[in-house]
Amino acid sequence: MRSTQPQIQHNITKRHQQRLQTILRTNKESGRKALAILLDPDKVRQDELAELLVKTQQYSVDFFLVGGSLVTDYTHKEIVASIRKHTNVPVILFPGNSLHIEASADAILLLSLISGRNADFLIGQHVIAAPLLKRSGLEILPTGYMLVDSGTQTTVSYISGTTPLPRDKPDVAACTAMAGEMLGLSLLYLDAGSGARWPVSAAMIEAVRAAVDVPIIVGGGINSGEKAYSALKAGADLIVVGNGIEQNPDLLPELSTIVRDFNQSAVQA
Ligand SMILES: CC(C)=CCC/C(C)=C/CC/C(C)=C/CC/C(C)=C/COP(=O)(O)OP(=O)(O)O
Ligand SMILES: O=P(O)(O)OC[C@@H](O)CO
Ligand SMILES: [Mg+2]
Repeated sequence: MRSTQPQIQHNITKRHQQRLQTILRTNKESGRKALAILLDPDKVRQDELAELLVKTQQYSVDFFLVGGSLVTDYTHKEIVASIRKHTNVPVILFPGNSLHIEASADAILLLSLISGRNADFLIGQHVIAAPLLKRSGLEILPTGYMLVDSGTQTTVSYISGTTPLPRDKPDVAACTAMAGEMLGLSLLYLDAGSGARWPVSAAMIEAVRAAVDVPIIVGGGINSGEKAYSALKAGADLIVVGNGIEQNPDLLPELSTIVRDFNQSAVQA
C-alpha cells in the first residue's frame, strides 16, 4: 500500500541565529521591552518604505510585522526583500489567512483567534496551512490572538465573523489568556484592531499580565508616546504600531526612546 504521508522537505536555512521565541521569552524574563512596526502590504509604498527603513537604522526597532487581515496586493515578498536590504531586523508574518505565507520571512505568528468562536480561525486555516508552513522553514510562533472591542467594528472582526472581547471586562480577557497558555500557545496578542479609536486598556493588560507567564504583545490604536508608555507600563512586552507611524513619521523616534528608557531602567533595577 502506498504511504499517505505527505512528502515534506525541510528548509533548514536560518537567517537569525537565535530563535525569535527565545528572544521574546528572554526579554520577558529580564523585563526588556520591544517595539514592532506593522507593515500592511496594501498600504506600503516602496519609496516611503525605504525611507522608513533607513530611519530605523538610527531609531531602533526590534521586529517588523508584515500582514493585513484582507490583503489585495500580495507584495509580502518585496516587502521582506526591502527590509533585508536596509536592516538586520527580524521579519515576522502577521497573517490574516493561510494565503499569507511568505517563506522568505523569519517567522510567522501562527494566530489562533481565541477571543472568537469561529472554528475556521481557531484551527481550520491552520490545517490547510500546516504542510506549507512545515516546508517553509519559517519559525512558528504559536499565538493566542485576542481581539478587544475598540468602539467600532474592525476589519479583523468583520472578516473573522467574531465578536471581540468587551473592553471593560479584564477578567474575561485574563481567563481567555490563561486558557490559551494552558493549551500551549507561547505568545498572547491583545489587539484593539488596526487604527482603533481606543487601544487596549491598561487594566486589561495588567489583568492578563497577572494571569500568564508567556510574553504579551499589544497593538491597535497606539498612536502616541503616552499610549505606548501606558501599554508597556501595564505589562506589554512588545508593542505593535502600524497606522501611528504611517501617519506621523515623528512618532518612531519618540517610541524608540520610550522603549530604550524602559530597558535602561530595567538594567539599573
Ligand atoms: C493559519 C494561518 C497561516 C494563519 C491564521 C489566520 C488567523 C487565524 C487569523 C486571525 C484573524 C485575522 C483575520 C487576523 C488578521 C490580523 C491582522 C494582520 C491585522 C492587521 O490589521 P488590518 O485588519 O489589516 O487593518 P486594516 O485593514 O485597517 O489595515
Ligand atoms: O495600525 P495600528 O492601529 O497601530 O494597529 C496595529 C496592529 O495591532 C493591528 O492589528
Ligand atoms: Mg490592512
